[in-house]
Amino acid sequence: MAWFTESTAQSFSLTVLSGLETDKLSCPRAFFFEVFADAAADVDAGCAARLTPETSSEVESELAELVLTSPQLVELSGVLLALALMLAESLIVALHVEARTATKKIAASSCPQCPGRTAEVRFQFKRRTSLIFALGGALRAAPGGVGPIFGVARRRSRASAGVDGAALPARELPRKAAQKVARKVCLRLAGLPSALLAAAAACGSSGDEGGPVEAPRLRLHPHVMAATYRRGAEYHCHKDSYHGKDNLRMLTILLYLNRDWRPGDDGELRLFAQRPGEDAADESRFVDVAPRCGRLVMFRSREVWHAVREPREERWALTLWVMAE
Ligand SMILES: O=C(O)CCC(=O)C(=O)O
Ligand SMILES: [Fe+2]
Repeated sequence: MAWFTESTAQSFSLTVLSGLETDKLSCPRAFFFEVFADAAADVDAGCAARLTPETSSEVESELAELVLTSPQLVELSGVLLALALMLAESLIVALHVEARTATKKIAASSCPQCPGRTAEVRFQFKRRTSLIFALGGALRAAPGGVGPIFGVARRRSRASAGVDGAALPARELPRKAAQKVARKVCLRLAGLPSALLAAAAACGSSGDEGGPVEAPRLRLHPHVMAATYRRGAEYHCHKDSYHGKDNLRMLTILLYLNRDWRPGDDGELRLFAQRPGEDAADESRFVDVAPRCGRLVMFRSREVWHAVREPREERWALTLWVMAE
């Protein structure tokens, strides 16, 4: 957890690249957000929004400080920024550390701060397999959602790339550790639904920022997925949703947690160009996004072909999907 504390700033800039442009590829549907101050160095800012999160608790008040400067950001900012703010707090990393130190354990506990809500953590590490665990429930934008629910699935190994993860059986986690995590999670996420509504309202009234928020019927996927890939694991070229027919994912939001990532560690997210006039990737044209700690990437789930390159070291990412009809 120490490393995260270091990179948490009271005030940090959120850098937004309005589209991803390289000599290889122009991908106007993908955006980078550098959530942590120390991760912003190599990003060429297209435009920037300044965030000054208070140490005070309320996600709402943090969002009130936000200045939005990009129409693209406005379109989807409520969900995204709430997520970024949450992730800039220690809870997710606490979870991360918890997961790393636990072995074949699972936790189920109720959160004392959120009566009636239950958190459940399922966890298992396996060599050459990656882990997904998820938190959700409180992330549901609908009021009265249930508490966080954690689930786990086996991640694709190279051999089985392309096969969806299968759920693993539940086990027991140490109760104390789980309670600690659950409390933090519940506290931070409890304010999210109203924060999203406030952000959406603020976006809609901001006048010259691109008009009303698009896709007003956005829904948050009830889980944030945390996935780790290790050597031997990769994810082949795919889209997260095919025309919204297989699932309702509309926007993919990724946040990477790999503080020590260096060029050569591989494990990049690879975003492909699309073949003109075809619903297919041009695998010879791509741009690689390093999974650096604090880097938040978002793209349209139904439009962007992408893959995960095999990493040399353990690689962690969080994913939130925004759904739409
Ligand atoms: O972790 C990443 O960079 C992307 C993962 C991904 O594409 C997926 O889970 O669908
Ligand atoms: Fe994906």
